[in-house]
Formats: sequence, structure tokens, C-alpha cells
Amino acid sequence: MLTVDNINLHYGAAQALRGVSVKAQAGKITCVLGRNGVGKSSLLRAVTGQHPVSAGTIALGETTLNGMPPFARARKGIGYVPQGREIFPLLTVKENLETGFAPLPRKDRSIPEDIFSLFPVLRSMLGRRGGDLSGGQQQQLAIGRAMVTRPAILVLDEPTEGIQPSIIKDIGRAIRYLRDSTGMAILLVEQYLDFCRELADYVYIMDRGEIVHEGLAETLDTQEARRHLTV
Ligand SMILES: Nc1ncnc2c1ncn2[C@@H]1O[C@H](COP(=O)(O)OP(=O)(O)OP(=O)(O)O)[C@@H](O)[C@H]1O
Repeated sequence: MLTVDNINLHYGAAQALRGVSVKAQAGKITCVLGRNGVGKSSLLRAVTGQHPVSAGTIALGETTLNGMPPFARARKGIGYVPQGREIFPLLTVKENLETGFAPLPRKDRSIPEDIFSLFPVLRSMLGRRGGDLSGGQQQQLAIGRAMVTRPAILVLDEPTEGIQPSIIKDIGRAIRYLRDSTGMAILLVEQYLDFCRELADYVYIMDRGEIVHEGLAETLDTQEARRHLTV
């Protein structure tokens, strides 16, 4: 389980996170909802080690992650699907997937077959350059690349952003499959309420750098959520 406990995060003098606490359990989908600029990406940057926290702790199981660089966190089991995908446009799809080998011991360096069952388009495009793929295909590739690392927790930054509805469905199905078949913990940040409600087990709502509401997805007060999602 990932435990984020009471973290603050600053960009220079500007504070982006204030006393944020979030838990993501194994075998559950945890969603952090919030509109643009409330600090969702900052939370994930703190979890993945892209940006230091100025207070609080982040732990995966018994291991405290504070101060650990991103590659060491990847080795501990954090898989990251960044906002905007950040695939390598000049590498082929296969090479992009193989970049996920980096944190793995040599014996585990293979591409899991279920990536292609979930996203068949990736198999048919293995030799194509990442930059030739559509936005939705790139999102599938970014999820596939994170799956290659066989993470204990998969962290996704707005996977539906700019993606067409049919591919959003595929991505939702893939996330559910990962929860149910591997017992992976999934931490998702989103501003798309319906996607989050359909998928999540547990929901946090973030506003202006703080968690303002949390609860089981089935008891989520949609009106309250919408209030925080509109400016
Ligand atoms: N590198 C940075 N330097 C300074 N301020 C930043 C930086 N990155 C983000 N911020 C500020 O921190 C706040 C939170 O940004 P963050 O990107 O975490 O929000 P977000 O909820 O993920 O929004 P979005 O969906 O637009 O990514 C915003 O006010 C933003 O302007």
C-alpha cells in the first residue's frame, strides 16, 4: 500500500500541496479528482520522486520513499504514466516498451503478453515510431510501458485527457483488469468525474492544494464533486 501522509510541496515560494494525505491500497483503484491547477500532478510528482516534498512522508509498504530518486522508486514498484504520455517519439513502439526494462533484473526483461491482449493495436504497430501513433495509442503505449516494469502500484496522470471516447473505454477496461488480475494498487488523478466514478473504489477530491473530501466511490456526493470541479 502507498501511504502519503501530510505532505507539503513548494515551487520556490509558492505552495502547491498543503497537508495532503492519500492512501492507495493493493487491489483497489483510488482516484484523486480535481480541476486544472489544484495540485494533482504535483501530488504524483511527489509520489514518483520528480519533486521533493517540504514536509510529510511517502511510504510504499514499510519503505519510506522520501529522498529516493525516481529510478529507485521505480525499482521499488512504482509505475508512472505521466500527463501527456511522454513516450519517445523517435523510438519504435517495441523500443518504447523496452525502456520499461531499466528497473528490472535481467531475468524479468520481457514484455508481458497481457499488454497486447489489452491493447492489440500495440502489437500491430510494434515497428512503428511512437511519434506516428495517435494520442490515444500513445496513452496505451505509456500504460503498456509502465506495465513492463511490473509495478506494485500504477500511478496515472489524467489518462483520459484529450483521448477519444472509445479509447477511454479501453483504458478503463485495462485499469480494471490490472486491479482484478494482478491485485495492483492503482492511483489515478483525473478531472473527468464520470470516468472516475465508474472506475474508482475510493475517491479523494482536491481543491487548491488540499484534500477537501474523501470517501468510497459508491457514496460519492456528485453535486459536491461537481462543485469542486467547476471554477
Ligand atoms: N514547475 C512549477 N513551477 C512553479 N509552479 C508550478 C510548477 N508546476 C506547477 N505549478 C503550480 O502549482 C499548482 C499545482 O499545479 P499542478 O500541475 O500540480 O496541478 P494539476 O491539478 O495537476 O493541474 P493540471 O491538470 O493542469 O496539470 C498550480 O498553481 C501550478 O501553476
